[in-house]
Amino acid sequence: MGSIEAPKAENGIAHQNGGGGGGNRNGDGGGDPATRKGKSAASLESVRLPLEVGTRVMCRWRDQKLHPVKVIERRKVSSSSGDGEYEYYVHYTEFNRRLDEWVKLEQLDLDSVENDVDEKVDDKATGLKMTRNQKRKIDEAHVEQGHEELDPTSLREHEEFTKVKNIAKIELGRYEIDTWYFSPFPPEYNDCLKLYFCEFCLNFMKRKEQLQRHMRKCDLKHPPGDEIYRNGTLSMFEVDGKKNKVYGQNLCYLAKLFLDHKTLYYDVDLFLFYILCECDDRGCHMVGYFSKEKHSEESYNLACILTLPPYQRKGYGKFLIAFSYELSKKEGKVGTPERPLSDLGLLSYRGYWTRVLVEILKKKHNNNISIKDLSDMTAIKTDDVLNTLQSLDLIQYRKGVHAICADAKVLDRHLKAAGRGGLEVDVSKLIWTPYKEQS
Ligand SMILES: CC(=O)SCCNC(=O)CCNC(=O)[C@H](O)C(C)(C)COP(=O)(O)OP(=O)(O)OC[C@H]1O[C@@H](n2cnc3c(N)ncnc32)[C@H](O)[C@@H]1OP(=O)(O)O
Repeated sequence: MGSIEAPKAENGIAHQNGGGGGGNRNGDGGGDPATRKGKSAASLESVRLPLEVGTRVMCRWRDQKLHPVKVIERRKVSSSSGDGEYEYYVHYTEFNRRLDEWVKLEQLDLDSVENDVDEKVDDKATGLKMTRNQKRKIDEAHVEQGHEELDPTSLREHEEFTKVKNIAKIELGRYEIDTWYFSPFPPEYNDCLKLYFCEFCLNFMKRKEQLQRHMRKCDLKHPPGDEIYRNGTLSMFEVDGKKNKVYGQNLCYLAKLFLDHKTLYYDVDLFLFYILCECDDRGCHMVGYFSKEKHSEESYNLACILTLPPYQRKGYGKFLIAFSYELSKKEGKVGTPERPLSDLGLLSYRGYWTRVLVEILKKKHNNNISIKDLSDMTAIKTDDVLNTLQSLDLIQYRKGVHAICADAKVLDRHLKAAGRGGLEVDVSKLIWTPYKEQS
């Protein structure tokens, strides 16, 4: 079962510009194979085929509407006529990179191939006149969230190196999952469209028969670590990257398929991995995880977080976030997630922070509580407390100090907007002591 979310204008993940169309669907590949009259009669331009990398054009997406794309890569495919036809790897400029895909020529509206003319246009948001290219850069920067903390050079390098997804699908347990991003698997795996993972030890293989043979021999029925939490059918395992190096590395390869701007750490020794599982009589099946540095100078209490796509939007992400703060409370520290946050990471954290903080404020009717108090009670770093309350407009700056001010109705409104609470962490079921280096 594949799983990928559709863009939604209202949630900040992706925006549709309302255009949705423009020009006729006119990409049947007929006519002169090398050039094609595709522009409006007025422009009398011809479109050269194959399209160049970098071309901007409208593309028919799975919602059957046309959306603007940029051609990132092209490849020859064999066709019935024997002519080399091309497929194009496109980036939908209004959507996150996880929706990049290979498309056929007929999905592209050749009438919409753009000229290089950089005419002046009005930007409705700012009221400024700017060139089309300038406006596009601004629009794309707004849509591509999670990039803010990368400088332009790093961002370009990152995008060049990871521009085309190498593995299209994986099989893991009972799911077949469409991948989202490039992951730097060893080169010998780069020519396989699908990889087969053992859901327990996370070894990956190129062929189904290899996996079947492996499953007959693999002794593991849960992640290779200590079970530190069990509540009904939900379990959390702590895996030390130093003691289980191969598992840690396999997990990083797997996770990178769904995480864009995260460095893949080969040095897994420095990390603990917290694996969330749903358990039944066949074993403990991984649902998601987060990693955590054993020692963090920046008070990070979480490095990477992932809920596998078939399990997303069921409250597991908020469970993992809440769990990371429960560990921080046991350590007697405050924590914050490593940056940059992805678009979905940011949404999940914002929802969690809002819910936790507003619920406390609702109980403290006299509002006599400081940012520091809130941070101490929740283990949420003061910067994150302050930013969250500021974004909710609950902070006033008076005589050099921040004061929290909110009435019950406003708090109720924020709580409602923060979404569902997620699965509860029952702290009484957590059996854990903070990591200590063994000499
Ligand atoms: C520090 C870092 O690692 S940043 C990177 C974060 N990780 C990633 O981006 C990897 C890919 N994404 C994921 O694994 C997941 O989307 C996670 C971990 C971010 C969230 O996991 P989930 O299990 O889906 O979270 P959960 O069900 O608790 O929902 C979290 C909230 O985030 C928001 N959200 C999550 N996914 C979506 C989505 N596709 N569309 C809109 N809102 C969404 C919602 O507000 C949701 O709450 P709601 O369902 O009550 O409305």
